[in-house]
Amino acid sequence: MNDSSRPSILVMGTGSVGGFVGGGLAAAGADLSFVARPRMLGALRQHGLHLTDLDGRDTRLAPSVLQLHTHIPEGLQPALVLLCVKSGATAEAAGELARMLPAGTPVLSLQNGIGNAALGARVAPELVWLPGMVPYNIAELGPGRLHRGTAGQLAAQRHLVLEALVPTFEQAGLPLRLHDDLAPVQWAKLLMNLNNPVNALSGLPLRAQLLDRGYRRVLAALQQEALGVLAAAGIEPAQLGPVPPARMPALLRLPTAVFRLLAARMLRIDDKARSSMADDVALGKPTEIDAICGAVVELAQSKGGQAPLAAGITTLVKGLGSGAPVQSSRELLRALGLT
Ligand SMILES: NC(=O)C1=CN([C@@H]2O[C@H](COP(=O)(O)OP(=O)(O)OC[C@H]3O[C@@H](n4cnc5c(N)ncnc54)[C@H](OP(=O)(O)O)[C@@H]3O)[C@@H](O)[C@H]2O)C=CC1
Ligand SMILES: CC(C)(CO)C(=O)C(=O)O
Repeated sequence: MNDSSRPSILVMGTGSVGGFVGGGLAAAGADLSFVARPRMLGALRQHGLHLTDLDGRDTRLAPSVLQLHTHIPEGLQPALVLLCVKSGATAEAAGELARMLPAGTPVLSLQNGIGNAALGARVAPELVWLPGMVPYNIAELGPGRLHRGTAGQLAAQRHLVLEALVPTFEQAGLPLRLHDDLAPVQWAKLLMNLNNPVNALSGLPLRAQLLDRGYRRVLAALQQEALGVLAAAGIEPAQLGPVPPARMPALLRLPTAVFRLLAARMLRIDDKARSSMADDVALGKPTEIDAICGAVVELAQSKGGQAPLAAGITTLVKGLGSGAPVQSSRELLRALGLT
């Protein structure tokens, strides 16, 4: 850290998460450097950042106050890196971080999936890799215009550097909770992310998709399967919201009128919000299906079992790239053998 009153933080991969979390920290006075690809760089250079959320945040950062880079600047010594690329870009980003940053620099992975920090550590063992978890949805509503559309609290593996930065995150309106072992939290988030492929296949915004009982039945079945796999592996997922993970499938299967009443907090989602996987499909980018459903299949296989639903929906999502049509909930239930 160059100046303890102004912690220096590098965002590696400035998209929805990097822009929102990094922008919030910059607005709270931290010294942020953003490494971004041309599409986002162009948007930020022209429009700066405009961050809003469902609790009334309205933060604007002019282009002139943003330190924007195409690559990690020579000689940078950040106190912390926020790794915010999609899972498929982790290895390449880790290589770039290792080439440019001093050994021992902490890197907090704010990515979905279970294995990104471990993958980073394999590629760049000289850096300190910390898993993190972003519970909420961040949508890009326009150039430089990012909106948090759901609630929750950031989480990360405990580390001295993060302990020192907790007040900065708090001041930025991005409360950060540290855990001695993040794995149960990551698995709980992965159970939520099993909705990403359902949402991508539905072609609907998250709220509308969750209000369709058929899609909820698909999600319930995927979660039930994953809970069985976790139990076989001796992993107990953390409880992230008011409902324990083991009770979630039953809640999802309820008729919509009852679900609406009992899951009001879960349904507090901006009307336009979609999953990050739906965004990838819309932009023709590779999805994180292997990092999400693949992690369930892999864990099942490591225990001598199988996860046919996670494997089946993986195949369907991979088909989306080649122009396969969006599926109604009835079609999806049938395609996965759930009717
Ligand atoms: N969006 C959301 O609501 C949430 C996302 N997450 C997770 O957070 C992570 C990031 O997601 P999100 O912000 O949506 O992703 P985005 O695609 O919006 O942002 C990632 C950005 O990183 C860029 N990038 C990739 N490699 C590099 C590199 N080597 N150097 C610089 N930039 C690079 C990408 O460019 P390009 O596209 O050109 O490769 C892209 O602009 C994912 O793991 C996601 O699952 C977690 C919770 C919520
Ligand atoms: C917040 C959530 C669960 C749903 O949007 C997500 O992680 C994603 O979109 O990848």
